[in-house]
Amino acid sequence: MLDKNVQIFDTTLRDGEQVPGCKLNTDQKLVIAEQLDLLGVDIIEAGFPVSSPGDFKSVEAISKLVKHATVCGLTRSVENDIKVAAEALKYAKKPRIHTGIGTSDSHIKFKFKSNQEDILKRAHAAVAYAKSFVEDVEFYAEDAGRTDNEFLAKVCEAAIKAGATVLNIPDTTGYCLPHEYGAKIKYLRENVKDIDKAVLSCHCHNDLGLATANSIEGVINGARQIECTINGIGERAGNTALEEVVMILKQHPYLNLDTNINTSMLYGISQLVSESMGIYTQPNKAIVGANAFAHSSGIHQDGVIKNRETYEIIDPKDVGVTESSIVLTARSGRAALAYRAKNIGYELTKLQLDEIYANFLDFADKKKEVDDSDIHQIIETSKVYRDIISA
Ligand SMILES: CC(=O)SCCNC(=O)CCNC(=O)[C@H](O)C(C)(C)COP(=O)(O)OP(=O)(O)OC[C@H]1O[C@@H](n2cnc3c(N)ncnc32)[C@H](O)[C@@H]1OP(=O)(O)O
Ligand SMILES: CC(C)C(=O)C(=O)O
Repeated sequence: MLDKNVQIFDTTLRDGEQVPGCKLNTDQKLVIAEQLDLLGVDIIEAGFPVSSPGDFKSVEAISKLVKHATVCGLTRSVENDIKVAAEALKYAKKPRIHTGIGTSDSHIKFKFKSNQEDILKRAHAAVAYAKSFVEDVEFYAEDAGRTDNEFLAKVCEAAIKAGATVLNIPDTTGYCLPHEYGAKIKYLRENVKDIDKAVLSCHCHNDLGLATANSIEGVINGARQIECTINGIGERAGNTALEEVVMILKQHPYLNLDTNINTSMLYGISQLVSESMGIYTQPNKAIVGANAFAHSSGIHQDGVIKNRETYEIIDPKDVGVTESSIVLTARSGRAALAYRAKNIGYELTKLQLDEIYANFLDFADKKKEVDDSDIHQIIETSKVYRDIISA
């Protein structure tokens, strides 16, 4: 029987930091790692220790700092990578080495100029070697999304035999459709010997905009770890967004899956990552974008003012956003104008509102967004202003 808890493996500091322009120094990484630990992520992938002296130092410093989460370092199936990762992780309370190799025909043929037999041997050897340093070893089958399921099952069996505790099934190129990715996880659960000895993990990329959908299909079909990043940053089009998968599981309790994430920290940590990396978050980004809880068209605004749930499936406070916003534009109606006017001290009668609304529309047709000072000006220059202030 599978547990209902889905482990959240955050790779903002590894896959996220690989992105052009996102490089962080050790101090910046420490600030983010501390917040991720408070957020409640189960695993922090802190870096790729062999890749540079700076990354080694960061992984080592994060290992010393983190109180609750497992700290993980990435390696290739190369002995020196694994030895260096073990060294960088030696101060971690809960260290994990994440090792693996490409398993698709394309990776085997073009990257490794090798064959399936050799890849099986290298996968087994890498896990066994990592196991000589730490108990917790995660194995990734890179490009599993495009790997034939029968061969993938053999690789997973070899990794389990060598002692892998987690099997990562990455859709490295973001190619899979959700039903295909879900079927892949189901196939592995049904066909890999001793599969209960390891946790299956989803690591989905967003090249076709399907990373979140694929990760959710993965856990519905038996995976119990999702690898993700804050704001969905990561190679090319990015990774699965942490805030999206966490909120999907929270908003759909009938799935009977949950996480340990303190969701009220999501907005703050999104801002922190965006500012530290200098990567702007698109305004329409789910959960954490500037417009995720902003309403600017009259029909929606009227509904939200009457009851927030008419147009919001998430209470903004649940993700750390103080409140929804009613943005005044030429598409707004009287309800929104009356609401915003009331917020700055004007109680308008129906007749007053009608006149001010006509002036407002003239104004709003010329300006994209009408702010509080504009409302003051519109009201103060209206014919009914005297009536409003004497009321
Ligand atoms: C899908 C992912 O996100 S994987 C992680 C990607 N992240 C990174 O690559 C960042 C860190 N990488 C690095 O710092 C460097 O690439 C290093 C240190 C790992 C290697 O640097 P170099 O030795 O100069 O090799 P280079 O990067 O040019 O090429 C990669 C080599 O690793 C091999 N390789 C790639 N993946 C693996 C693997 N999982 N296991 C074993 N070997 C691998 C390639 O075949 C290639 O070997 P070759 O030179 O014999 O053909
Ligand atoms: C190294 C692995 C986990 C990866 O990042 C990928 O396959 O996308």
